[in-house]
Amino acid sequence: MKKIGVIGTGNMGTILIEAWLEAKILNPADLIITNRTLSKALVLKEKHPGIKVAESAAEIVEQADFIFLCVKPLQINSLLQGIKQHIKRDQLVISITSPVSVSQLESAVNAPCARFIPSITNRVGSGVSLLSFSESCSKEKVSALFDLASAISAPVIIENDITRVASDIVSCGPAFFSYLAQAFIDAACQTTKIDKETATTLTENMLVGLGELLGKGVYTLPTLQEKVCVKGGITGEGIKVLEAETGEMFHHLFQATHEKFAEDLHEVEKQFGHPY
Ligand SMILES: NC(=O)C1=CN([C@@H]2O[C@H](COP(=O)(O)OP(=O)(O)OC[C@H]3O[C@@H](n4cnc5c(N)ncnc54)[C@H](OP(=O)(O)O)[C@@H]3O)[C@@H](O)[C@H]2O)C=CC1
Ligand SMILES: O=C(O)[C@@H]1CCC=N1
Repeated sequence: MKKIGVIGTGNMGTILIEAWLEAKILNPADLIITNRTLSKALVLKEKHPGIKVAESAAEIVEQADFIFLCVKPLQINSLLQGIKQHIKRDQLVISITSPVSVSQLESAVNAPCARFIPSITNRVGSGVSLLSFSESCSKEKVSALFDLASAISAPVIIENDITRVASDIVSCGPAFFSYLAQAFIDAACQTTKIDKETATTLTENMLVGLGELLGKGVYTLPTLQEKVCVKGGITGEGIKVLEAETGEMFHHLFQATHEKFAEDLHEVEKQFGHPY
């Protein structure tokens, strides 16, 4: 197995590491990790003693075949400036964040680059990951990264121009739909006699069941709706309310994420001096 380096063991770096270990695609000894606040990386080593903790990002670059940059968009350029002179062409640099493109990464380092946008759902080996590769990635590197992604997700290769909407669906989606589920629970408690704990248990289990029906391909979203909406029944009355009241809510959501993305792209482009 290739040596996998992870720089940044915050939220997402930790999720990826633990998902790969649980999927058994990696052993702890395959991993070398670091974090600006080193204690966060040491917590992972305590749980998985075989993991090697490096004291610096440069040490990761010395020892890893794949270098995952699991930091925020505006932290990537300064991180790369500190390590780029040590990166060799036989390594692969992978960023996990949407506002930095593979071509921007490649403009900063003299090595093949890829992007692997994960989703919190990958923590349980589920959901999608969004992959992009620079042209200089060999077939062997593409296939090795694909294997890592497949072990914890259903990988999909995307073109740069749909990055935002694809990440909105795959990576932000779990937060959006959790928000809606919470609003559903709160309204149930405010308008009926159900208590919060019961409403939460019922809703969470309903969502797990819904996911399994879709996951097993028993129904599609439209066939599922059709099966539940008995003609002249109660669900149809609820759907009418949704039709009347969701309106352009999701249009506005996608507009808002794309506006924020444009701001991030502007800042990232200033740092890299290279277009997205
Ligand atoms: N959350 C999600 O569901 C998803 C997130 N992403 C992307 O993942 C990226 C990371 O997000 P997230 O994990 O939530 O963020 P976090 O802030 O939790 O993690 C970033 C980590 O990087 C560390 N770090 C920053 N700079 C350096 C450096 N120079 N050297 C070493 N470590 C460094 C930080 O250390 P310190 O502890 O010192 O702050 C921190 O632990 C974001 O760009 C996000 O867009 C992508 C898909 C989904
Ligand atoms: O880089 C991104 O777009 C992801 C989606 C969720 C958080 N960050």
